[in-house]
Amino acid sequence: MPIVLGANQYGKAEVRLVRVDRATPRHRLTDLSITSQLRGDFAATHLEGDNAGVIATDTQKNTVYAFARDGVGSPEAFLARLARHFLTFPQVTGGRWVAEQFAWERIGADRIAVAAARPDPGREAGHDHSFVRSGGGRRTALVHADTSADGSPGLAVLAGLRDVTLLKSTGSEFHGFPRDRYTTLPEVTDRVLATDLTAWWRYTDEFAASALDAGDGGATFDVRYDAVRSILLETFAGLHSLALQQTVFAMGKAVLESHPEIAEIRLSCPNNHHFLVDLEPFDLDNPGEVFFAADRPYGLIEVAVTRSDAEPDTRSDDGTRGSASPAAEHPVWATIGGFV
Ligand SMILES: O=c1[nH]c(=O)c2[nH]c(=O)[nH]c2[nH]1
Repeated sequence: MPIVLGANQYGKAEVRLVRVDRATPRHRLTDLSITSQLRGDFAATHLEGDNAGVIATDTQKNTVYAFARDGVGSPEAFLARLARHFLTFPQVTGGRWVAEQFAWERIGADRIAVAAARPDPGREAGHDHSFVRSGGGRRTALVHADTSADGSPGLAVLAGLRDVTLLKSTGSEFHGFPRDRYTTLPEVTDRVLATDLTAWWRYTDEFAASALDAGDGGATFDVRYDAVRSILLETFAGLHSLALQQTVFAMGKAVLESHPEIAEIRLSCPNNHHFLVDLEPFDLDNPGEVFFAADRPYGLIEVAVTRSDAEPDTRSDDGTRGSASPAAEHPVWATIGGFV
């Protein structure tokens, strides 16, 4: 049986780019980790070691730094610039460009008392050129291109966040699940609910195209990111949870309800179990105050939320996908690696 080359992509992973905007003495920092991967006519290098068409991964890395000289803008817009550039090579028919952004805060920005007493109250809080890296997870962006079918350079633009650690100390229950001989979990009407939220949402093609053409460095993506992050967190906080599944779906639904420019969203949430410690051996009660925070194993709840008027999913006919939604799976999801 002949052996053939299957799907392939290549590029430079996790290019660390820090850009300091020195336009004013109040510097601005952009800190990104960027991955560039190309797809296309690269059979010759895989089959024969003929590198005539190979855009070296080192060149891809250098392109990231060279483009950053003109400014970065939003991660979505920067990735789209890279995508459009690499798509001008005839051997490149598509690719995948991913960014993770590390957030930095100005040192002293949280000193409210000092800010109030400052002689110049119009001045923004925090140091002009000294920063502390923020916790609270990372912003992510992804641009996907595939021109192989029709030659069209349409870009799918996704945004997201990862590892945003959330916890609510009450307002969460879990009961009513079936019991069999292996079930030991007690039913609870008050528990700690904690997770590390990862989410990806895909903008509609129309919105992505107009936002990328706006000429503002993709500022509208920044506005959307802040709004979606707030909605996700506020829904987690506000919903009295009967299951993490319910919470995760509600978070995605709230985003789609308030953002028509978002076509779909996927969320992945570990259930970071907090077990009540039995203090009875020490003659102590424990009314929901002392917990053991386990790191593994953890529940893992993953949900795609789509609009019911989306295209029908031809691949769900065999009934194997277990999905309640008839929505089509956009090809970009296959490139994400994992559920999100
Ligand atoms: O919110 C939850 N969903 C589950 O499916 C589950 N299973 C479990 O053991 N604990 C929980 N919690």
